[in-house]
Amino acid sequence: MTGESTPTTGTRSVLVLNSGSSSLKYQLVDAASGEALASGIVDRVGDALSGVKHEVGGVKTERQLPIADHAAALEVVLGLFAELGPQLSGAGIVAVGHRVVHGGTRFLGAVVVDDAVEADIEELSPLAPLHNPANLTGIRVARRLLPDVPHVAVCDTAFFATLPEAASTYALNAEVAQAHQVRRYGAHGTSHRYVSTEAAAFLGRDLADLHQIVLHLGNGASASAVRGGRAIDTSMGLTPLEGLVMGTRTGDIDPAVVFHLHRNAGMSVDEIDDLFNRRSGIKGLSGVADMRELHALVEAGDEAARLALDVYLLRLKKYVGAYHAELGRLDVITFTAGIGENDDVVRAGALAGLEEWGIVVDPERNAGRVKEPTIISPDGAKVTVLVLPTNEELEITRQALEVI
Ligand SMILES: Nc1ncnc2c1ncn2[C@@H]1O[C@H](COP(=O)(O)OP(=O)(O)O)[C@@H](O)[C@H]1O
Ligand SMILES: CC(=O)OP(=O)(O)O
Ligand SMILES: [Mg+2]
Repeated sequence: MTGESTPTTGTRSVLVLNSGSSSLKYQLVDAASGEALASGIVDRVGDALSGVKHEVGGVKTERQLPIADHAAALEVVLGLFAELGPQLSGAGIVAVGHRVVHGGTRFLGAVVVDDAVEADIEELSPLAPLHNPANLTGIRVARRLLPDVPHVAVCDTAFFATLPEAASTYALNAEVAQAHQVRRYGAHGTSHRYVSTEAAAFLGRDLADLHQIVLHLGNGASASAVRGGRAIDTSMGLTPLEGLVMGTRTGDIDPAVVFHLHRNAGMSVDEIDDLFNRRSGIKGLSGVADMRELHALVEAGDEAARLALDVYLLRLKKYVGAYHAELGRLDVITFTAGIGENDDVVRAGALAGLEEWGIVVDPERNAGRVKEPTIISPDGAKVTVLVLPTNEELEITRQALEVI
């Protein structure tokens, strides 16, 4: 891959890199149509064996190999692109879009990356320890390999920059909070923005009138309440640790657990940070972080795995209830991301028992994996329950094209 930027075919495209905590996703997006010219994913990054899937022009490549971290994942991806050399240089890359999880109070919209922006993203790394370092690796490697095109950072936090103050403020001593910028920033905002907008379009409803809950359930997971296209609450906080139960993260937990483990179990703050972010959640309860593996254990009768799934579903239901209350009226609940799109057991389990509220999942409509927007509630239900595949890469493309 070279710093090629001159279109040879008239195509204009944006290369988007999306580093999640457990995966690296990428798309080469046609700027005019929004279609993916090439796309792929390296998942289970850091596990004994990672999966690599790459698709270009309908031709799919799949491999399994050990990939230690996001830098190694990016090398594999760029290697795949190199194999496609002529297509890539002919694709006329006009920008590289990068997902960045934490933009703090600095990045409220898409921004063209320069050294100062890189430094700011690095400085924000303690607020997204599983993500910003991987995002930065992607930016650094890609800027080196594609030096002649603008690189644009699009932050997860941006969609939540306009949260009402009551939702973004912790009941923490105000002086301390202000001095250290301790507030709720949210994350996955690029996905919540895309999904809530597309849900309205898919249903043929006016976004301005809709009261929505979006459940982004990937390895990281978050919920948001969106009224009239604006987020009014979200489950992630200062960092992507708060809220729902995740692959390896606790989500909500009494902060006094930190004091207890420090004072009475002799754990250092760094050890507790690692424990909460990397060794808890589904993994900490069951031994496996991946939802597919959790289901396999549950089916084999593993009690710890059953409990992990029950804790996961109960937390989800609590947020649905809380956001229903905040919104007053609820029109749409949308499931998205790896688990939300693929896991009918989680979708049905999270909303079970809410029939009195007009929230019903139709077992037939819900069955299986979903590749395109699908209504899974029965006709005429008070609340429309949707599954809608997220496309952070397309949203990043749109925003990148606006600023270059
Ligand atoms: N067919 C499936 N059934 C259930 N869960 C799935 C399926 N495919 C993927 N997942 C789950 O999706 C999660 C990863 O979601 P993803 O959105 O790719 O995560 P991230 O972007 O946070 O890395 C994993 O827990 C994985 O097990
Ligand atoms: C913010 C976050 O948790 O992202 P991901 O789900 O991609 O890990
Ligand atoms: Mg993700």
